[in-house]
Amino acid sequence: MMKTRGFELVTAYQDTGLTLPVRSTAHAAGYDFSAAETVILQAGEIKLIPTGIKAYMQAGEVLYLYDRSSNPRKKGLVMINSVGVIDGDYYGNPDNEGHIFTQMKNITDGVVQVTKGERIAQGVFVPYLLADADDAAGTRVGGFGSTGN
Ligand SMILES: O=c1ccn([C@H]2C[C@H](O)[C@@H](COP(=O)(O)OP(=O)(O)OP(=O)(O)O)O2)c(=O)[nH]1
Ligand SMILES: [Mg+2]
Repeated sequence: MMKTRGFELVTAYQDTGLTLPVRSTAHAAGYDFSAAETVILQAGEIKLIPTGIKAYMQAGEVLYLYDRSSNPRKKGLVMINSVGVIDGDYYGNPDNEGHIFTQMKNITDGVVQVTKGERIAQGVFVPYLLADADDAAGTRVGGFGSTGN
């Protein structure tokens, strides 16, 4: 099959029984991402939850990672960066291969557990536009602050 856009398991998670993101209904926009590991968040704590997934896509495309609407009320968690922007050149980067993490905050005053395999976020592929005279040419080496301040 020709590779256009999609998901792959990160090397370290290949034999863990983790499955690739899928949409739950025929017209759903979001591919559901699950936690690759069980993670405990203390009250107020922010943690990066590994998904074990990397995403490839075409030039001019981005994967937006969105919170699930049920997370705040049902889990007491919010994606604290609001929306995750997963760049096309994050895939295969030398630092972490393109491993996608969701950045979650426990908004309760108790402990919250995210269990391995539990759905935690959703990814939507979207085309984006360039501004006039755009000449960006750098190469991504990682994520989470890798391009400087
Ligand atoms: O929720 C997120 C947000 C980002 N990323 C990864 C993919 C993205 O391509 C990279 C960089 O994200 P962003 O540009 O938003 O973060 P930054 O703080 O600007 O870091 P950098 O300097 O590496 O660009 O981190 C995730 O895995 N999950
Ligand atoms: Mg950035």
